[in-house]
Amino acid sequence: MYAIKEAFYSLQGEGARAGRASVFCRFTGCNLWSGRPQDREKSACRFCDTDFIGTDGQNGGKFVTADQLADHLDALWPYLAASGKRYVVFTGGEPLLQLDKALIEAMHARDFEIAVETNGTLPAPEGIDWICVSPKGATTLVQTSGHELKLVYPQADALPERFETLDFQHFYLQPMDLIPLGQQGTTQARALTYCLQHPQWQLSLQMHKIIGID
Ligand SMILES: C[S@@+](CC[C@H](N)C(=O)[O-])C[C@H]1O[C@@H](n2cnc3c(N)ncnc32)[C@H](O)[C@@H]1O
Ligand SMILES: Nc1nc2[nH]cc(C(=O)O)c2c(=O)[nH]1
Ligand code: SF4
Ligand SMILES: [Mg+2]
Repeated sequence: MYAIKEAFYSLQGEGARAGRASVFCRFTGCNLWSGRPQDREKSACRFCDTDFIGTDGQNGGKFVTADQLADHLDALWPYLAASGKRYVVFTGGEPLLQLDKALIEAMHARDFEIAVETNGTLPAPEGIDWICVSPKGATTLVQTSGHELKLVYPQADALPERFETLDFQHFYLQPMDLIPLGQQGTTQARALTYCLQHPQWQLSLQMHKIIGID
């Protein structure tokens, strides 16, 4: 059984694949925060910008088998978008609590390339085509390799230096949004400064928020 908060077709807004047409599948639930506001300050991850509770979002629901969920996601790829490789981004919540071999095979069978957005505290199953790890605070990183490492910045307990020698092709800093409200300008300026001084790191702005899409 898979629990899905929402699923939608949009452009990837973050990181190395920003701008790419993608079906997003947002799994319900996370291992670093309950999703309830009253639990935020005592959680391992305290700055989440996402509602991942329940299955009540657009195209959300519970799916008994991998094939049922894969058919549901397949139907979100527009019929007319014939050219280019189809692409699904599994996110959440924490997708590695639910993404398994059966679902990976079901999406590959439907000719999708598969990406995941993970906090890196759980091992990724075999077969994912693009792994984006986004480390959180003092948590222990289990998934120490992948395609991009995208660090929300700044985090006092997760400095970029801790991650710069890990086995990734791309290193991104993404300015922290929302917390505390109204200080996004500050986090953008700090991330920009860090990237200018440490060219291994590139800036990732959340493009979907700037242009107002999902
Ligand atoms: C909502 S998370 C879901 C996937 C997974 N749980 C994770 O944390 O990577 C998706 C992406 O948004 C980033 N993110 C979450 N809250 C953010 C915030 N307030 N500002 C900027 N990026 C944020 C995460 O670091 C992650 O890269
Ligand atoms: N457009 C768009 N791009 C995204 N990249 C990562 C997202 C996420 O929430 O994981 C996300 C999202 O929610 N929307
Ligand atoms: S790990 Fe990801 S989904 Fe979980 S609370 Fe943090 S940002 Fe949100
Ligand atoms: Mg998001």
